[in-house]
Amino acid sequence: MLEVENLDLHYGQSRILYEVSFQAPKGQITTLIGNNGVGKTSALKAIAGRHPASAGTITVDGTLVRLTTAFQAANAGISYVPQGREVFPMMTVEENLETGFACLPKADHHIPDHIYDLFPVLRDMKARRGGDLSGGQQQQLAIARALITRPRVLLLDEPTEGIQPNVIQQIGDALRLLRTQGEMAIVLVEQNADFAYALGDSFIVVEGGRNGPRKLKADYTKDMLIADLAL
Ligand SMILES: Nc1ncnc2c1ncn2[C@@H]1O[C@H](COP(=O)(O)OP(=O)(O)OP(=O)(O)O)[C@@H](O)[C@H]1O
Repeated sequence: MLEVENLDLHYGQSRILYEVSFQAPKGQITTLIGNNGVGKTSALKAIAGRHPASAGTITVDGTLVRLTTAFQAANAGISYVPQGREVFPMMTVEENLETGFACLPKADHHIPDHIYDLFPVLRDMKARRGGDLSGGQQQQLAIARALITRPRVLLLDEPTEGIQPNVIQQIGDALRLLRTQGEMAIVLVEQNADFAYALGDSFIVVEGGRNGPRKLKADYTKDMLIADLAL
């Protein structure tokens, strides 16, 4: 379970987040939605240790985590799949995956089969440079790389952006499988209404740097989601 409480964030003098609070239970996909620029990516960055929060607390499975670097977040069990993927273009697929080893004990410095089973195309393209993969393949690589550290919290920022429909389907299937396995809380930021609604178990609307209440799927229609995406 990820618990975020009263998160504030600034870029210089500009305040972006105002007491953002939400919970993301293990074995569920918690979806943050809202219009461009409302602060969804900033919230993920703070949770991922990519940008310091100005105030607030982040708790993973009951343990308060202090985050000022991405390495600390990874050690606290938080993995982040950034918008734009950030695959290392000159490194092979295998080398990209191996970058996740930094926070694992030496005995675990191997790529588990289940990672390649989740995204078989990566097994076939192990030796290919990251920069030579298609956008969809890069997105699968970015998710696979985030899973190498065996996270308890997986943060995904717009994983379907610019991706063709058949790969979106594969990414959706992979996330459903991870949800079923129940070992991590998944937080999804998504502008694709179909994908967000199909995958989300609960929805948190972010508006002007503030978040509203958590809405369960049973109380939330796709039309409501489409309206909230525009807020
Ligand atoms: N590094 C930065 N320095 C200054 N301002 C920033 C920085 N990154 C984002 N912002 C601003 O912070 C606000 C929130 O941006 P953020 O990317 O978190 O929103 P978002 O909801 O994820 O939007 P999008 O869907 O477009 O990614 C925006 O006004 C944006 O211009």
